[in-house]
Amino acid sequence: MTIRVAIAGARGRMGQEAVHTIMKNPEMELVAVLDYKEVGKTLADTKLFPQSYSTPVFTDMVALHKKTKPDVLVDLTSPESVYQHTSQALELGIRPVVGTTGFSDEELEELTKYAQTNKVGCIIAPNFAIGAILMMKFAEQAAKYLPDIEIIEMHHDQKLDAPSGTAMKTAHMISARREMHGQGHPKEKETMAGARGADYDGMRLHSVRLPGLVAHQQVLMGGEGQLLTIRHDSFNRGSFMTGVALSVKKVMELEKLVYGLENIID
Ligand SMILES: NC(=O)C1=CN([C@@H]2O[C@H](COP(=O)(O)OP(=O)(O)OC[C@H]3O[C@@H](n4cnc5c(N)ncnc54)[C@H](O)[C@@H]3O)[C@@H](O)[C@H]2O)C=CC1
Ligand SMILES: O=C(O)C1=N[C@H](C(=O)O)C[C@H](O)C1
Repeated sequence: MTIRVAIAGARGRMGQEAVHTIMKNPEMELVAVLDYKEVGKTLADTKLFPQSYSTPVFTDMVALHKKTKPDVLVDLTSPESVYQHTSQALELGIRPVVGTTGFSDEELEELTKYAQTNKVGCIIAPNFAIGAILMMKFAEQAAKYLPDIEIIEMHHDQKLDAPSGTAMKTAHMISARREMHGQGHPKEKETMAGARGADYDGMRLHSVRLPGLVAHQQVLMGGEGQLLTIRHDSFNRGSFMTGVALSVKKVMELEKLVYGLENIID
């Protein structure tokens, strides 16, 4: 069976890569894209894609659903729109595969309950790159032995959210494994606000934004006389595409929400 896929955010950095990925996949068909403004009737009209890309563009998910009946919605938009897109897709019975970051813990909880109650598959993947998933898993394992941890994430300067979804997910995974743990000197004091970064259960998260970067993260784990650095670099957005295609296939087998690709890879 061919999987009918819709993409929200198709004109973006990730969205454009995802369009080509789905177009090239013989098991999938790109049946629609969702935009928030009129950009033409088809993908080709946006001038970002070849003339042969005749996929229709919609600005309303209900109309998109009615006309094209997608199985899956891949969301690569922005932190402001992702919650609304995901909940609307779930209500319509379209399985969301979400790469967009910026969910609050409460939103994740609500979507998890909704997907479970209504038995609709959903994948929320803060990072689709296999190397990044391994970085998170290795850091989670190492935290048992080296619980003093600081995370430094580094991204291009057009990124809207900080800390990154990957840094949040890494902290979340580590936190579930280690005891509540104070770090640094108990009397330490910031003489400039933000100098010690964000605090996630005692772990410090630092966000770097610079032109030239794509997506990079280091997990620093310190112990007596030693430092373990676990680092991952995405040098281009092709690094995320195997994970996008895998998620589109896997979500078809799910009847609940899965948060993080570490839960679906063997
Ligand atoms: N999970 C992962 O592996 C990755 C996730 N991301 C995340 O994906 C998201 C998109 O990243 P980029 O492609 O770099 O951003 P971008 O800004 O290049 O693209 C976002 C696109 O979404 C469109 N958009 C915004 N609001 C919309 C709405 N309401 N409806 C439809 N389209 C809308 C914009 O017009 C734009 O074309 C970000 O949240 C980013 O953090 C980025 C890279 C990898
Ligand atoms: O905005 C990005 O570019 C990325 N966003 C995701 C995140 O917030 O972790 C994934 C990757 O780091 C690229």
